[in-house]
Amino acid sequence: MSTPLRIAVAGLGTVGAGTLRLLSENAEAIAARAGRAVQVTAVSARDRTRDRGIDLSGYQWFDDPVEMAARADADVMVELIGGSEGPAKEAVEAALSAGRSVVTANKALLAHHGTALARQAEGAGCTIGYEAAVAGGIPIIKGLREGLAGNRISRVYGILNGTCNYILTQMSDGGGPGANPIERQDFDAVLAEAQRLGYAEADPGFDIDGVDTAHKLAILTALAFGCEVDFDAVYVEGIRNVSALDVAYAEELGYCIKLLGVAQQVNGAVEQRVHPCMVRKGQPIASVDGVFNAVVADGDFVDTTMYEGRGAGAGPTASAVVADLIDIARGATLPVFGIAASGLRRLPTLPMERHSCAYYLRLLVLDKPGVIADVSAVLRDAEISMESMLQRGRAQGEGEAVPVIIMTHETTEAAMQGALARFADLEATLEPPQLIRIVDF
Ligand SMILES: NC(=O)C1=CN([C@@H]2O[C@H](COP(=O)(O)OP(=O)(O)OC[C@H]3O[C@@H](n4cnc5c(N)ncnc54)[C@H](O)[C@@H]3O)[C@@H](O)[C@H]2O)C=CC1
Ligand SMILES: N[C@@H](CC=O)C(=O)O
Ligand code: NA
Repeated sequence: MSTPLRIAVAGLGTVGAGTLRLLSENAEAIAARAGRAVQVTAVSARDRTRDRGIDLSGYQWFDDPVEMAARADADVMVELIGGSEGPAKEAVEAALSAGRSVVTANKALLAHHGTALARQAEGAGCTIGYEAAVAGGIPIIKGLREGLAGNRISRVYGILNGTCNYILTQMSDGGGPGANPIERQDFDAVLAEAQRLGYAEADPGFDIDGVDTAHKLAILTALAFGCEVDFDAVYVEGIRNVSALDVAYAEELGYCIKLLGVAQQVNGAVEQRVHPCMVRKGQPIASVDGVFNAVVADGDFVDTTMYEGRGAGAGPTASAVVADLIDIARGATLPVFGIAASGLRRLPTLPMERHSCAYYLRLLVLDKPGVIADVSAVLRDAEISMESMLQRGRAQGEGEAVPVIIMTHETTEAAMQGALARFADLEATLEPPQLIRIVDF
């Protein structure tokens, strides 16, 4: 067998420790597939003394991951620290400058600097493996870059954040047999559980505010459409305002709520958006629950394809990291985003105001005569047609608050934003309306 592939690992948290465990437990199978051993030679983390249940004594220790990236006795640097700036970015740049390929799980870094780093890597004859950065253990980077390489991709979308999908699932009846719907006040408890399970980002705001999904979507967009990574072009809304009431109404109406990232080409422009969606039950993506992710890609020859698996956690993410290492050990140096980085196009962005779809609206209004007529008038004036309206029961007394649920027919985002502003002006409207877009796929 040929000489081992020597790797230096920066970051020994959930993913780093998982990667070391996988490399050790499956060493024989990995070596057989890679054609040579994959051997850790150096490691770096913030705390040398922390008990991770792994013996680090055989590895060279570096306090500074940037120094390790530049000087370690290694062929590949594995970056599992996280963050779009600071030590993660500096370490990746240092490794590429030293002519070492990089494997990373860091979607924030690639969303912000993916194009520049791909250029640096390809200029140095290296590559960047980032299977772990998008949809955890699902081989979606490989799927798009290799499996669908012959197709023109028109749309890619999916559930890209395990933490949010876990929270939304727990908030619905789908939390498992006998599970109780979790009330709004328990949102923090569900999030804490996702953190304990190693799913959440260091700052979980990145998960629940949709930023992590947007990072992953920006990467998928570049790969699917052969364009530069443009995180700033992604429209982003998270799940912070989704309430148990919305989840319950969605169920009653035959939907479930999912945080989706959607990228599509529309007349030469690219639309990238992340927001909670009402997905009709029975759609394949509606039954993807818990920490699972799913990605759907539409190609002109292959038609629709869907990929599903665990999107977060030590094992699935380590699985993706190690797959990239095996590719590099085999000598594969594919262009980072599927075509040479110098050829990535800059495509125009389709602004969110131009998006059109049907909407779910939840208003909290005073229960008094004339309110429904006022609400209907706002929609009429905005030329939005209503598909249905739901008001359950009555408040305890006239003048008290009741939720009103409206499902609209398809309309534009611009018309809907105009209507929302008018609703806010109505005397009987007690809080800003909740809006969730209904998807038809
Ligand atoms: N946890 C998950 O399920 C997934 C995480 N990721 C990504 O993987 C990366 C790592 O995530 P986790 O393992 O969850 O994070 P973590 O917080 O568990 O681990 C981070 C590690 O980086 C080390 N670190 C931080 N600053 C450092 C510095 N200045 N020098 C050296 N080491 C430093 C910490 O000591 C720790 O060992 C992030 O980019 C994250 O977005 C990607 C997919 C799934
Ligand atoms: N925090 C992320 C981790 C994987 O990318 C998630 O919950 O999906
Ligand atoms: Na993946």
